[in-house]
Amino acid sequence: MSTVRLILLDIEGTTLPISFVKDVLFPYSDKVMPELLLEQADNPLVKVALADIEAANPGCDPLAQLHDWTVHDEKVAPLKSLQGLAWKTGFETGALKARLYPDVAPALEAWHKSGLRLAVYSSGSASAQRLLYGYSDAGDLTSLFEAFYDLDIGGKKIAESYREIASRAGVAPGEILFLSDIGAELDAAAEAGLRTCQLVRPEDGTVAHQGVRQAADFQSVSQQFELPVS
Ligand SMILES: CSCCC(=O)C(=O)COP(=O)(O)O
Ligand SMILES: [Mg+2]
Repeated sequence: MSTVRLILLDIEGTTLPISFVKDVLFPYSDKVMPELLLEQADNPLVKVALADIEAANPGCDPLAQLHDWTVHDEKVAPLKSLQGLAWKTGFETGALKARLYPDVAPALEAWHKSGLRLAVYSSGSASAQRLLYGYSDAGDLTSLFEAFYDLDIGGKKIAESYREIASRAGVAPGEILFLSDIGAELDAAAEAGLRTCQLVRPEDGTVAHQGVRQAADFQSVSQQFELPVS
């Protein structure tokens, strides 16, 4: 079996609890969204997102559409882009701080120190990913990661997205270990030739997916894949 050279990490349900996203991040962005759309109407990111919302649902009320997508946790680019903008002020002012699972930062530091390459692949926008790891309860961890991939690369349940990440990283798919809580994402990554492990976090009540390795935390990931431990 090939050596793992790069570890690709999902966020929600993998490095931080789903409850932090649902109970802290989503209510925060929902609350500040009306003001954001007014104050940043000239921001090109806002203009593109509003055009995408109109294209997805012509004639809709953008705020109502964004709220509906949030309630249903839809992983759609205009919502993810605007949420990233909304959370920026929250993280920068200290109103928000990412609550990582306690096993995450020690493992990331040990893996990075040993020369393993680390990258993020999340539905959250790349700028939101940087905020989250920049303002975490374990400090600023952004320098541990070489890349932050989001939905711009393609959907997380599509094998081609993982082929593209492998190609951009210049690593053979079989040398990448993808960690996620979602079975369909792990299946797509495996189809592209990546090695995979499902994080089955008790706090998140993750349902174990058939035919894939499972770990309750990053220490277990290290043991199963013979990676350095913290
Ligand atoms: C910076 S990610 C914040 C959480 C989020 O919005 C999200 O959609 C997470 O999705 P993931 O692909 O990491 O499960
Ligand atoms: Mg996830």
